[in-house]
Amino acid sequence: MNNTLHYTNQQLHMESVSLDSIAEQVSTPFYCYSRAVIEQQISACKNAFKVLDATLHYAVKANSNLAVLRIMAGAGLGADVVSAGEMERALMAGIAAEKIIFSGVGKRKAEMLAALEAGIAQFNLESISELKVLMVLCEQQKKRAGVSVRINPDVDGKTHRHITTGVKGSKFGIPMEQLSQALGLIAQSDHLTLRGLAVHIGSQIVTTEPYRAVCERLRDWIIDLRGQGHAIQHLDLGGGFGIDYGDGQVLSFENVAQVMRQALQGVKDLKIAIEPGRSLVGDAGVLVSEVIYRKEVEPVPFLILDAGMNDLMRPALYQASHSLVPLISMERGHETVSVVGPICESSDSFHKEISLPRIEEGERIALLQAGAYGAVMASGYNSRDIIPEVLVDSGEYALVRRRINHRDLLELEQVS
Ligand SMILES: Cc1ncc(COP(=O)(O)O)c(C=O)c1O
Ligand SMILES: N[C@@H](CCCC[NH3+])C(=O)O
Repeated sequence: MNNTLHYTNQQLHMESVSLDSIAEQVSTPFYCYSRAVIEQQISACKNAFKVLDATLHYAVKANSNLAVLRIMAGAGLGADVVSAGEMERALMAGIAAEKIIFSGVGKRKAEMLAALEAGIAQFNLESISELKVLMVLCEQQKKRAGVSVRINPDVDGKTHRHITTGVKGSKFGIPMEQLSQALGLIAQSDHLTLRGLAVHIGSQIVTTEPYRAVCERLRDWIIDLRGQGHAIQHLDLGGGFGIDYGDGQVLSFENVAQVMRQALQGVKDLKIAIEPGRSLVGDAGVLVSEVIYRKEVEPVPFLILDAGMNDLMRPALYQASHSLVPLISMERGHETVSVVGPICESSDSFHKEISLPRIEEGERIALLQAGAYGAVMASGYNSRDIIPEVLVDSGEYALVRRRINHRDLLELEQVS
């Protein structure tokens, strides 16, 4: 459990706020985040990466709630965005354009134009085609853009196959064979300023080895490229630092920063950037849900929640496991149950045959580690509401996104 979660009078609290009392107000299911945990993670990350003198660019995709982005802005972080929508949110939250990096394999012209207009720091280019489009847009707009080439380093992040991004054959980054063509085009352009290289090898990486491997390769490539006259001044190492989903596997900021520093030793005058997402917000969030039914069947009963895969997609998509705790803690006997959602999909399952204290119908539970890739990936599948988000801050809670009622969505379909 994150360190602001605790039982007081047998009720689960985030700081001094009982999650049951929030549930009475906003009704389940809902996401609840702790500002204190986000701030702790930010400072742990900042401290660890001092050894690299790195700048931090929060990966907005992990949790793009404006309240969360404002915390990032307040702590002085920049942002890594993958759409004009994320950029707009980051700017609205007060993150300066000069601290924004635009990543992604499919940036549209209109999005690049918006980013040029805003004056962001850097485009991480992911294909030769995209590079050429940006070049033309800059010429037309008479603007200069800072660019880094995101390369595909062919390093396996050793994570779930759906979230590994740095291996050969992955759609991300420019393959090494095309790097000199990309750098040549940038060098010829009067509108693109080369900043350096970028990588991001995947997400929920729990060992330092892939980072060592990628940094060692980068060290050699940078020395080589500089020798050829390319002014590589920036290196963006991406994010991907894994958190503990209850199995004890986690990557510490210190360990990964030290490994990167060692592997990059000897490369002078290099400005390092990192793009952490999950590691800053994952542990700060819980998803609170009610057990609607107990279905007493063999071999084990089902607990049917009012939260489903449309609210938290990670278990269905990546067979991910989120720790589950009851909101009321009493001395109760344990039983083996399966915990599922109400959606008409067999993959709408949170836990298969786990041992839990007996939980009755109408009682509530919390799924932990839900601050990253939770609310942002929610949908209205099965014509359900998109659930609210709440932020606990200094012993108070505030609704930071209201429920999007399925009728709100229905209204959007009344177009002639
Ligand atoms: C380019 C880029 N940077 C940063 C991140 C953040 O990753 P994580 O949330 O695993 O730290 C991602 C997502 O995997 C990404 O695609
Ligand atoms: N959505 C994924 C992470 C993807 C990271 C983005 N490249 C997850 O929940 O684990």
